[in-house]
Amino acid sequence: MIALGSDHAGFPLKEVVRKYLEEQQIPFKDYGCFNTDSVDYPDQALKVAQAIVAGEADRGILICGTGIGISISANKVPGIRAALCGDVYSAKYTRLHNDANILAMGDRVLGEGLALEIVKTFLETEFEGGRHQRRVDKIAQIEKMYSK
Ligand SMILES: O=C(CO)[C@H](O)[C@H](O)[C@H](O)COP(=O)(O)O
Repeated sequence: MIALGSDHAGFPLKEVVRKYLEEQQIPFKDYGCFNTDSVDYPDQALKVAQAIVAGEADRGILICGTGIGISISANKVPGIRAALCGDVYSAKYTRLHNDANILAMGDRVLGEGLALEIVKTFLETEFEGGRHQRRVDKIAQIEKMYSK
């Protein structure tokens, strides 16, 4: 299950991604927003991040204008590894090496064709594990150092 979310700036690209997931018959839940009325990206990031840490979704896709604010916000939730990707290579390697569980993208940065290639790559690539698991575990240790 994919959790999908955006703010107002990311809404147009989210619609493109939503149609792609429907066409590919990839199960997803859309956490909004549902139009271009202004909303705050941390609220949208939190909905998708919570769905993942609660086990309701395996991975998430978050879109704002740049992808920056929404990825920063999602990464504040323990257990979330949100990767802002603007190219296919990064989308591939953030799955292979970082086991990223959220793909963040910028609607105002990417064209639709590239964005869908990034989505496809992110969803089709599995984590390599091995030495990368040790490093991902260290990310979780850092989270623990700063949690109450
Ligand atoms: O890119 C973003 C945050 O990093 C947001 O999507 C907004 O586009 C950005 O903050 C601008 O907000 P505005 O209200 O659309 O001017």
